[in-house]
Amino acid sequence: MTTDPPLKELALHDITVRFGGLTALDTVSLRVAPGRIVGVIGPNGAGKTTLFNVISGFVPPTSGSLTLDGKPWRPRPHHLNRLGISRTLQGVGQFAGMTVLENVMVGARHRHAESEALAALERCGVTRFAHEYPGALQYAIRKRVELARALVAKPRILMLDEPAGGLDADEIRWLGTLITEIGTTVLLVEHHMDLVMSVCDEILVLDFGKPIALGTPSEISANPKVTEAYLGAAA
Ligand SMILES: Nc1ncnc2c1ncn2[C@@H]1O[C@H](COP(=O)(O)OP(=O)(O)OP(=O)(O)O)[C@@H](O)[C@H]1O
Repeated sequence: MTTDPPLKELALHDITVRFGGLTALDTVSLRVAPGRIVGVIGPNGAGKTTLFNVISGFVPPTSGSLTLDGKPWRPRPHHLNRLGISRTLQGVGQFAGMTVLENVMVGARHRHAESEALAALERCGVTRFAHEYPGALQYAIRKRVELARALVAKPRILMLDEPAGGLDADEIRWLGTLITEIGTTVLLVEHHMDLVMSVCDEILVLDFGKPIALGTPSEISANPKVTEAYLGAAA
């Protein structure tokens, strides 16, 4: 059992990330309140993954700061699980030599977490694959296993990096239901607009690293700056 205190707030304050001459994030601020589903969208190269990498501790900000529950916070990848933060990766990054169940147990916060792993597999509707190896499974099943791996630790914050990528309409519908029913704080980077618009409470839009809009799905879809950013990218 995890006994995390409930999340109060995750906040980014004026985060800038530069890679040499390229500004991947440009003074981005965001407050994530408990239980909210917050989407991060933007055209290719807008900085969405970099934002996730900052929160995960893989990329240190060039300037700006983060706070977790009101306290200054310097994220480190190997501390995330302990703090109740889980992240799925784009695509599926499972260990080929381990069964599905063993892969999900890797995400747990303590040893002997088989019953929790089975519960996470059940939640994701893939219990019947528990003793198979990921390489033998369809992509959509492996995506569900990746979700189970992130859920097994009962995270306070679940970071989903393009969870709908490569999935068909039925799978995306299932995913949308899971995200809204899971009852935890979710950060969602996603290109699939229908999913983003249907599940998110609020959405941050990035364009060339700059935050160009933050609002509810209806505010975002009515914002001309957002349309312009996407049309500009498509042109
Ligand atoms: N480690 C790095 N070194 C140099 N440049 C990087 C690095 N990581 C990202 N970038 C650059 O930073 C910018 C933002 O990249 P990022 O991957 O965060 O965008 P994204 O919005 O996630 O894009 P996509 O939707 O294509 O995944 C891009 O121009 C990218 O090439």
